Amino acid sequence: MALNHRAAVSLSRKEPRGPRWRFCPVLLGRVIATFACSGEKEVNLAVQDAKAAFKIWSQKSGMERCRVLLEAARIIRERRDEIATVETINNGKSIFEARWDIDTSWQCLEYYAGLAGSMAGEHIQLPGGSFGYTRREPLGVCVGIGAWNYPFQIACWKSAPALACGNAMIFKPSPFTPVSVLLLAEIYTEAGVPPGLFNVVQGGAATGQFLCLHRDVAKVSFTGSVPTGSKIMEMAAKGIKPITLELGGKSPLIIFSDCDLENAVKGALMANFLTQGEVCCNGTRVFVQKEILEKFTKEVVKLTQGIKIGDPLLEGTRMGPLINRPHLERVLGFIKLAKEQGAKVLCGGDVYVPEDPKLKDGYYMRPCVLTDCRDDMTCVREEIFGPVMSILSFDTEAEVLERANNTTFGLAAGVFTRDIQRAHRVVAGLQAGMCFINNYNVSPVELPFGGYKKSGFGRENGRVTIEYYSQLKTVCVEMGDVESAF
Ligand SMILES: NC(=O)c1ccc[n+]([C@@H]2O[C@H](COP(=O)([O-])OP(=O)(O)OC[C@H]3O[C@@H](n4cnc5c(N)ncnc54)[C@H](O)[C@@H]3O)[C@@H](O)[C@H]2O)c1
Ligand SMILES: C[N+](C)(C)CCCC=O
Repeated sequence: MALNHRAAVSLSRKEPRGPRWRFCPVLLGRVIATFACSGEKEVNLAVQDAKAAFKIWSQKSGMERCRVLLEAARIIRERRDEIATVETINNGKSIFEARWDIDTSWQCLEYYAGLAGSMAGEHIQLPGGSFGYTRREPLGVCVGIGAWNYPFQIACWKSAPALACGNAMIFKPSPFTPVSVLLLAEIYTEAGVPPGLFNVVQGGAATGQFLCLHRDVAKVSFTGSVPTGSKIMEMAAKGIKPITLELGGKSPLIIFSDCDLENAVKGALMANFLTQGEVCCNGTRVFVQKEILEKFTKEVVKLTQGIKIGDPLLEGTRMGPLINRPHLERVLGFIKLAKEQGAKVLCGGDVYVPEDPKLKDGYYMRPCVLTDCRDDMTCVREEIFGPVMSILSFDTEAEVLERANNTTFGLAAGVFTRDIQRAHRVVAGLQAGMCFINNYNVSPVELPFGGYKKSGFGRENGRVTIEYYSQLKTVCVEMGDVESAF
C-alpha cells in the first residue's frame, strides 16, 4: 500500500523488542523495519490523492500556506531530538550531526514559508492603455526521490519549496532509509496540510519509475547518483517534464600556502568526514600547495585519528557506521585499489570493530587519509562516497585551477587562502555550482545549492528554487479594439 500520513503508523517492525528504535541495520547489522513496496496501483492512488489535495492547496493564498509551513517548522523544532534519533538509526550518522540536519530542515520550511507570502508576478504597461501581467503558478503534483545520506533533510529541501509554491508532493525515500520521512508526513498533517498533499511511497527503482512515468506527475526532483539521474532524465523526456537533478561529485578543495592552517585543516575534515564521508558535495580531492604540504598533512592525520567512531547515538561520537555492507566493501575496495596504484595510506582505511559487543556487526570503518595521490588514480577520479580523503600537491594557482576542473563532475569546490583577491579569482574560475571560501560543507538554506556538469542542474534552497517549482503565466489584456489582419 502507499504509505501516507495515515498509513505511517502501519509499519511492521520485525524486531520491536527492547528500546524502541535500538534495532537498526547499520548500527547492529539487523533489520529495524519492513515496508511493502508501492507498485503501480499504489502509485496511482497516491497521485490521485495528491491531485485532490492540490486542488485545495493551490487555491490558498501565499500567506495561508506560509502559516501551515511555519507550524510544521515549529513542530520539527519541538521534536528535534526525537527526529534526530530516528535519523541516526535510519542512516547511521552521529546524533550530533543528525541534529544539524534537522536544524537545516526546519530552517528550510521557515525560509520558504517566508517566500510563500511574497510570490508575485509583474504588471507591464502596453500601448493604448493595454497591459499585461504575469502570474507565478504551481506545477501540480511533484515527485521527490531521495538518496539515503540525508533522508529527512532531502525530503524537507524538496517539499518546502514545492508546498510553498502551491504544489502537492509525493516523496519516495531510499529503501535503505525509509523511516524518518514518515515523521515529516505526520508533521505536515498535524500542521494542517490537506490529506494527501505530502504523500510518501516506499520502494526502489520500480516504484521510482512508476512515479516518473505517471502522466499526472508534473515534475520530478531527484537526489542520487549520476547513472540513476540519467535514467530519470530519459523518463522525464518521455513526458516533457521539468526535472531537478542533484547528483554526485568529486569536488576539489584547494589549500593555498597563505591560508589560516588551523581553519584549513578543520575545513578539510568538514569536507570529507561528515556522515561517514557519504556526502555528495565532499571536497575529496584536497590540493595542497607544496610549501605547506607536510605540515598540513601531519595536522590532518592527527585530527582524523582523533575522530570518535562508534555508537552514533552516544553524544561524543562523531562517526557512525556506513550505510550497508556492500557499500562498506565498495569503499574498502577503492582504498585497496588506491594502494595498488601507488597511493599511501596515512591513517585508517580499515574496518573498525567497536568495543561494545552489540555493535560488532555494524558497518564501521576508520576514516582514511591517502597521500602520494596522482590525478589519474581511481581514488582521485571517482566518487567513493565514504570517509576517504585524497591529498594532492600543487605549485601554482593556474596549475591547480586546471587540475581542479579536470573532472566530469561540478557539484562543489573550496578554497582556503588569506588573499581575498585570489579567493574570488579562483572561485570565478572553478566549474562548480557551490563554492566555499575559507569554510566547507556549511549549508545556510538561503543559499542555492546544486551542480554544474554531470552533478546535475536545477537548484535546491535559496530564492531561485521558487522558479523550479512554479511556472509563469502571462496574461495580455486589450483595452481597445481588436486590430485585425482580416
Ligand atoms: N547533489 C546532491 O544534492 C546529492 C545529495 C545526496 C546524494 N547525492 C548522490 O546520491 C548518490 C548516493 O545515493 P544513492 O545510492 O541513494 O543513489 P541512487 O541513484 O542509487 O538512488 C537514489 C534514489 O533513486 C531511486 N532509484 C533508483 N533507481 C531508480 C530508477 N530507475 N528510477 C527512479 N528512481 C530510482 C532509489 O530508490 C533512491 O530513492 C551519490 O552519488 C551522491 O553523490 C547527491
Ligand atoms: C548539508 N551538506 C553537508 C551540505 C550536504 C548536502 C547534501 C549532500 O549530500
